[in-house]
Parts: sequence; structure tokens; C-alpha cells
Amino acid sequence: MTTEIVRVPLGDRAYDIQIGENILGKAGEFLSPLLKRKRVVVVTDKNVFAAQGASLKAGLAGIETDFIVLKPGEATKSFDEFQKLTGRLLDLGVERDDIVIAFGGGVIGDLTGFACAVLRRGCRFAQIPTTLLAQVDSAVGGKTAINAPQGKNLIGAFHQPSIVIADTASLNTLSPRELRAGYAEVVKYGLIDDEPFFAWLEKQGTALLAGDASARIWAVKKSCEAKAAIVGADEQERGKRALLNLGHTFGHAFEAAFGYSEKLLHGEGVALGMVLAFEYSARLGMCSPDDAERVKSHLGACDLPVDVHDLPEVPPASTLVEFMKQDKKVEHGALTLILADAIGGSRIVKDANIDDVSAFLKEKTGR
Ligand SMILES: O=C(O)C(=O)C[C@@H](O)[C@H](O)[C@H](O)COP(=O)(O)O
Repeated sequence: MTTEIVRVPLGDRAYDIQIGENILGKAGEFLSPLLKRKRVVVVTDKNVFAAQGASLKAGLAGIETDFIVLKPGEATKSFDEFQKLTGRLLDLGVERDDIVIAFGGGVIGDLTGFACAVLRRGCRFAQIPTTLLAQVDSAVGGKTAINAPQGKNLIGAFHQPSIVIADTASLNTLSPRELRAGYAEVVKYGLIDDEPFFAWLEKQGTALLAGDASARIWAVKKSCEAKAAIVGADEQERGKRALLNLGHTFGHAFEAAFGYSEKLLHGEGVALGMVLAFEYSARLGMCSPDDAERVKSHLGACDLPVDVHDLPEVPPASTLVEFMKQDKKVEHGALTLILADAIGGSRIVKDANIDDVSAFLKEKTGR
């Protein structure tokens, strides 16, 4: 199978996303032209290191490599872990021109990217995403962050990687739950502005989740193309990039309410959040109830949470609204929501009525 390349068009900070099956062994080949000295530090987590550390080591043969291995899970995106990581990178003498490799899922990518954004006021980094969620979304576009008790990703920076290497064979090491959670972000691209892609996913999603290699490469490429186009047009979310946040204002509130625990993975929160965004859009008369039902039905068929009662606990609406008020898209104290006129017809709605959102969530949660 050939390697696909998607370019993120950001002028002198443009970079390639290399996508292919079993390309980890070529990591050194991809990285070498970017290295100012033959030395990298790899930040990863225990699970990724155990499953794929040896393959990456082999791919980096001839390049001096140090590994920093962290605890897996969303709790690692904390201030405490950020402090420890920056300390270790400094102890290892990482310089501004060096490349630090984020080797893992969204947690490792976001934390490492943020550490690199501020280390010596900015050093370079590469993303080698190993989860579906990171390959189609978090490793691309330069959003880096850690979580705060007040809300998700509230401390961070825009800092673009120098390259993204997405080996779709890494997806074979994921648990079915983690794979499904990442799939929610794939579906998001169809819902934003590409109904034919959503229709394709309705037909091919099951094969993709079951391991169809070419369906995976095609979906990763298609998602990266969609994201690269939006990021290229609006790097720092002054306008249309906010569309990529479909499902996230609701989803992040649930994640925060669960204390960023394993009870709800990020992609699961996004799946539920997208269903709620479509249901709320239908309530406002923006999209048809049939569209909202179609979204719910596809995500539900993929065994993702699509109803608050699918969750291990149901948080009260008031807690969710408090977290939503901390969303980064809030302007002059008012909520901005990504809602939809149709599948493939999402749009940014400013000044959403917070009392109405609260009433909607009360109906959903019964609390
Ligand atoms: O890249 C973006 O822009 C996104 O919003 C993509 C999201 O899927 C991703 O989870 C992002 O990290 C969330 O950003 P945030 O600004 O809501 O924290």
C-alpha cells in the first residue's frame, strides 16, 4: 500500500501528514531531513511503549533517542504532569531546534505539544499519533493543551508540529472502545460539511471499525484533508475553525463532570455532544428531527453513547452548564455553539440562549 501525503498549508510552517500502513519503520527516513542534529526525545505512554516502542526504536535506528514514558489516560493532561515533563525535557538538554516526538494518542500529543510550545519559548516537535482520534484530529492543526479543574483544554497554545506520521497499523493495537471513540471524530467531518462522507461512513463504518485497512487509510486521509483545509484557512480559530468543535461544548462539559476519568473517553463525549448538538438544532427548528435521529442512529449503531442514560452516571444540568460557561468560544459571557441546519450543514451560532440550553439539558438528564 502506498503512503498518502496530506499537506497542511500554513506558509513557512506548512507540514506534511504521512499516512500509511506499517510506516513506523520509516520514521527516521521521514524525520531525518528535518533534524538539525541526529537526536530526538520521544514522549509516550506505558501502553504505547509496550506495544509499539520497539518498532519506533527500529525506525529511528542511527538517531540518538531518549524515551520518556508517562501514565496513560486523560488525567496525564494535568498541570502536575506538564511540570514534570518540561523538567525532564530540560534535564535531557532538549534545545529549541531539536525535535521532540509525541508518540501516542491525544493526551500525549496535547501535553507534549504544549510542553514544546513553551520549552525555551518554543521548540520543534513531531506527532506520531497511534490512535484513530489522534490520527484524524488531535495530532493535526497545532491545538495543544492541558486540562484545568475549571474545564477541558483551558491552558494551552497553538503550536504546529513539523510533521505528522500516521501509521494505520497502530490502530490494530487499540481496544475496540478506544477505536470507536476515535471514530466519532471521523463522523464529525461528515456532519460538518460533507454529507456524502457521512453516507459513506453509514455504509463502511462497520468495516472500518472491524479492521478494513484500505477503508481506514481512506477515512484518515479524508479526515486530514478536511481538517488541513480548515486549519489552513483559520489557524487560530478566529472564525470557521470553530466548526471543528462540533459536539465539543456539550462533550467537554460531560468529560469535566466525570473528572476526565475513564468513565467517559473524549471521543465518547464528542459522540454524545454531536447528538445533543443535532437534537438542540432540531429543537430550535434549524435541522429536521430526522437528521438528528440519523446521527443518533449511526453513532448508536457503532456502540457510542448517544443518550445521557448511556453514561455510567447522569450529571445534573446545572453542573454541565457551569462547565459550558468556561468554553473557550464564550464571547462577552455568551455561549457559542456549533449547531446544524442539516447533516453536512453545520454552522457557528453565537449568543446561544443559556437558559434554553439549560432547560434542554434538564429535559435530557431529568436533573
Ligand atoms: O482542532 C480543532 O480546532 C478542534 O476543535 C478539534 C477538536 O476535535 C479537538 O478535540 C480540540 O482539541 C478541541 O479544542 P478546544 O479548543 O475545544 O479545546
